[in-house]
Amino acid sequence: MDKLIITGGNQLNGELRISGAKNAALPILAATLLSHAPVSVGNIPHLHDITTTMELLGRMGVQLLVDEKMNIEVDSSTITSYEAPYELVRTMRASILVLGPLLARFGEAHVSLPGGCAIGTRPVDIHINGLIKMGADITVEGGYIHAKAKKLKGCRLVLEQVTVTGTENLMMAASLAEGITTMENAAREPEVTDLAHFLNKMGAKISGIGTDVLVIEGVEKLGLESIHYDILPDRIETGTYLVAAAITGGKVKLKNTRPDILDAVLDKLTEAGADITTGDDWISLDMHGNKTKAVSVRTAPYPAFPTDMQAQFIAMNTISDGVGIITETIFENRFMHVQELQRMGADIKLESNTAICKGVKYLTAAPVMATDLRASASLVIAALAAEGSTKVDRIYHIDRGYDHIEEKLSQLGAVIRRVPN
Ligand SMILES: CC(=O)N[C@H]1[C@@H](OP(=O)(O)OP(=O)(O)OC[C@H]2O[C@@H](n3ccc(=O)[nH]c3=O)[C@H](O)[C@@H]2O)O[C@H](CO)[C@@H](O)[C@@H]1O
Ligand SMILES: C=C(OP(=O)(O)O)C(=O)O
Repeated sequence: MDKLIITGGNQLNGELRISGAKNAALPILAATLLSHAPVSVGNIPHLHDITTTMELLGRMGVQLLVDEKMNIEVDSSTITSYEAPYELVRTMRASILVLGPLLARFGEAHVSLPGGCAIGTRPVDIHINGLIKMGADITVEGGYIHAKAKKLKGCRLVLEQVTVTGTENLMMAASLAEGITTMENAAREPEVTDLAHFLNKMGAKISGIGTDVLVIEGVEKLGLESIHYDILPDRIETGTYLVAAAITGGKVKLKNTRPDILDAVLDKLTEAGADITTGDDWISLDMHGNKTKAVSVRTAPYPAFPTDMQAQFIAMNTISDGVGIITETIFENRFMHVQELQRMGADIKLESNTAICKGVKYLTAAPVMATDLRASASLVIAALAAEGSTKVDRIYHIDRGYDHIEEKLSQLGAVIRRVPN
């Protein structure tokens, strides 16, 4: 298992290009299953989750062609299997995203239940109940969801809870259903919006995009002509590098990103003392060498503060001036980074879904263990500001969601290297 060794103390300065969004690329690659003609997808990030998705589609018999710029051409006309096996689903929950497209286009899907994982139980009942309401016949047996439907039927869906992949699965299924589906309490995350634009480009009829009421008029077929679609930039990768620069008192310019989908994060960084300027596709942050001020945040569905940035802000608060209170409202077990940060000298008290972080003067290096994707990012951020060399173990989590992290951080002046085993 690879490890990262990070020697803290260097200010991060310079420019960086942000990659395509993992959480948009995964549903869009799943949605290519709906297309009759081959589809080309660009701005795909180099991530382990992308490799897993390609393996998943490949095992179904789908043909994939990747060029040197990471454009992926997907041809689903050669499909031979409608199964997402356990050994792939267990490494990437987003595999559940093939359920809606397989069922809607081929009338059949066998998808392993993702099961509980590090950050919470993460059930998929809303996905299943929505498909049942659209007429699917679903049984859960032997750890698999077995779904069948001759033709899904449009209906009114009121989602019990805001769910990102749930909205995406049901939106993909409804695109090929007979009649109109109205989805209320839908997720409004920019990645959901990106998927909706992609589906419409393939011929779907989705309106209400970007709101919490989606109206989807089912069509007979999707993707009768080949299209190309570029994935939107990764707002969480963007936010992570901004926090990394802020904790070191540095100055960075992030290019190929989207400030308009990062309002909640940019507001909190400004409150922390960062000088933020933006253009259409860039964001710059300048701390003028100053220490950050602790900030309080409460995670909630978009457009509020994202749960996927919670761990990074806790890391920043550990050596900020003052006390920051972080409340996690989406996942019940997303504070596992706290214990590791405490090993580096952080003063954090956990009270149910709240972390009270009191800034300390300095953090000290320690061997730490990554427990999930964003927890890993928070340990890297803390290590950049800590005294000494921190060893971050189990970084396969980070490789799921951060494109060339050590190269990108090195480019900004960080002292970081990957060591095998
Ligand atoms: C691949 C992807 O896009 N992952 C993102 C997606 O995950 P994901 O789509 O899995 O997260 P959800 O939005 O579904 O989860 C939100 C909440 O709803 C609950 N829930 C969800 C579905 C369901 O059927 N029943 C149920 O109870 C979950 O347990 C959780 O408490 O959104 C999360 C919340 O923004 C992000 O942290 C993840 O990075
Ligand atoms: C939790 C995340 O991803 P996933 O839903 O793929 O586990 C994340 O991106 O922070």
